Amino acid sequence: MTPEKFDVVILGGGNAGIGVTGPVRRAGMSVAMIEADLLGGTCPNRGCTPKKVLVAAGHALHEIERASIHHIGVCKPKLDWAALIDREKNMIKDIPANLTRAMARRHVEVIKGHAAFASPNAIRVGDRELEARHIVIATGSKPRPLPIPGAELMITSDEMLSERELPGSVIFVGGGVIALEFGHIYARSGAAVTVLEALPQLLPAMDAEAVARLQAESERIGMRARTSVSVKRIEKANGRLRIVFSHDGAEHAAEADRIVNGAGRVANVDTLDLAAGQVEHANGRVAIDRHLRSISNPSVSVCGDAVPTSPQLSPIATYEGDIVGRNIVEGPKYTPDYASMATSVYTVPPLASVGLTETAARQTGFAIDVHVNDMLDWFSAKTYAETVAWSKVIVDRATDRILGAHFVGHSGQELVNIFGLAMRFGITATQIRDNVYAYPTFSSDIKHMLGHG
Ligand SMILES: Cc1cc2nc3c(=O)[nH]c(=O)nc-3n(C[C@H](O)[C@H](O)[C@H](O)COP(=O)(O)OP(=O)(O)OC[C@H]3O[C@@H](n4cnc5c(N)ncnc54)[C@H](O)[C@@H]3O)c2cc1C
Ligand SMILES: NC(=O)c1ccc[n+]([C@@H]2O[C@H](COP(=O)([O-])OP(=O)(O)OC[C@H]3O[C@@H](n4cnc5c(N)ncnc54)[C@H](O)[C@@H]3O)[C@@H](O)[C@H]2O)c1
Repeated sequence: MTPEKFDVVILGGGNAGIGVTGPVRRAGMSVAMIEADLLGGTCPNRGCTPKKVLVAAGHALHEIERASIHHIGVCKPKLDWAALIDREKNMIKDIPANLTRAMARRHVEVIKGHAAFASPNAIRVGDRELEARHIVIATGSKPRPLPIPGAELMITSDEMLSERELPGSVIFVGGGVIALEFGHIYARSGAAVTVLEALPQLLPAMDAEAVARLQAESERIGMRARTSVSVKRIEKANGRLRIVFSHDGAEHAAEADRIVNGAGRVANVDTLDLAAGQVEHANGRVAIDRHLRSISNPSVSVCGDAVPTSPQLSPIATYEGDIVGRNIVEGPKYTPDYASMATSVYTVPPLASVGLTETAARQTGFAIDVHVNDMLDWFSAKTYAETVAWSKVIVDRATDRILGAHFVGHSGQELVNIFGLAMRFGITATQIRDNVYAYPTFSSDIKHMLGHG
């Protein structure tokens, strides 16, 4: 077999892989992208975008729940789950074809198939071998395999986004982002939802006080959460599923129609034959330097969810892809900086966050001012009859810089971007407070969030 030659071969056509193509194509390099499944990867096909369609329905149910406060009489809402799933699928159906056209316009050769290393500078896909000066691993992540009996009985977010029947009851193993987001959708749609988390806190990476607010709201809509559990096994039980776990020193069992693996996602690199590529790795984690290059084979770079050390978020995948692309063109100059990356957990209402939690800020030894506000009595929250409206802004006393901002409700998923912008470009807390905001908006409350009466 005569190898075909490219400047860059990218494994995976998700946010990260597509992010690489911009800089390298602008530099005139020849590029092949190998994709085993749908172009676009997880975010548009099995993640953010379809999930948000379901979240939007949850939001509508939340508004209907409070209609009477606005003196609007409504009947009990009736959700047609199958039609909602059809709406979600319809929204995303054209994305892979649109991206195929976009890649063709960019002169990226997209090859369908499963890629694996043939040698340190060559990739095998089907009966083709591609030789490249630069190889990029952008193969994303997959649900963490759980070493418990009956783990194969669990479903994942893929099935939750596809099954046209609303389950009567759902148990999530893991109390992270997927469990909270889908748990809210299911609970608001009428399913009984239980979340079993191994650590003492749901959403362990998030600010503890923010999580407590969200947990209270989750319980208000009927969700049950248990933390510090150890799941032992899952088994079939009379057409349903039973999960056995220990909690508070005792063994418990619970039954549900569906049990979901919400225990995190791991880099999807185990079928790449990394050894053939001389790419050093351990426990599914590729060893990389600060420029996202393999330590043992610097002609190989990694970006997106396949990076074992950075948050698994779609904008971060695109950002890392762009950094890898620019490093390929200009040499190893760029390193990622995640400090001001905003994120939201799309519960209804959402938990939004950027920067350090209060605990992390205190651990770093900064002298900090922490502005915490329960805003339920504020005019904007009362106008919209919010059920939770809470903020925490952490400011470095020495520099007046924002170190972190956390919100539950109150359009936090939008406000968090203002704080991310401030952190990234060095806008101080005083400057954000002194800005003139359109009124009445949730943003105009920022002044008061920062202690300006
Ligand atoms: C249910 C869910 C909801 C999410 N919601 C959000 C959200 O709201 N906001 C947010 O920021 N993030 C969200 N995420 C995370 C986000 O989707 C990911 O961080 C992002 O898609 C990662 O992009 P990527 O390019 O690294 O990987 P992917 O998008 O997974 O792309 C990797 C691609 O590589 C392909 N591939 C894998 N192995 C091979 C191989 N050997 N050969 C060829 N191709 C291969 C795969 O088919 C895939 O298309 C969500 C994730 C999930 C699962
Ligand atoms: N809105 C968003 O941005 C969004 C939405 C969905 C998913 N995602 C991304 O997808 C990734 C995967 O989501 P996720 O919710 O699966 O992961 P996660 O990392 O958010 O949460 C996993 C949780 O499972 C717990 N856990 C692990 N093993 C367990 C076990 N054996 N028993 C009980 N609990 C266990 C962990 O302690 C953790 O709290 C996340 O990293 C996230 O970045 C992002």
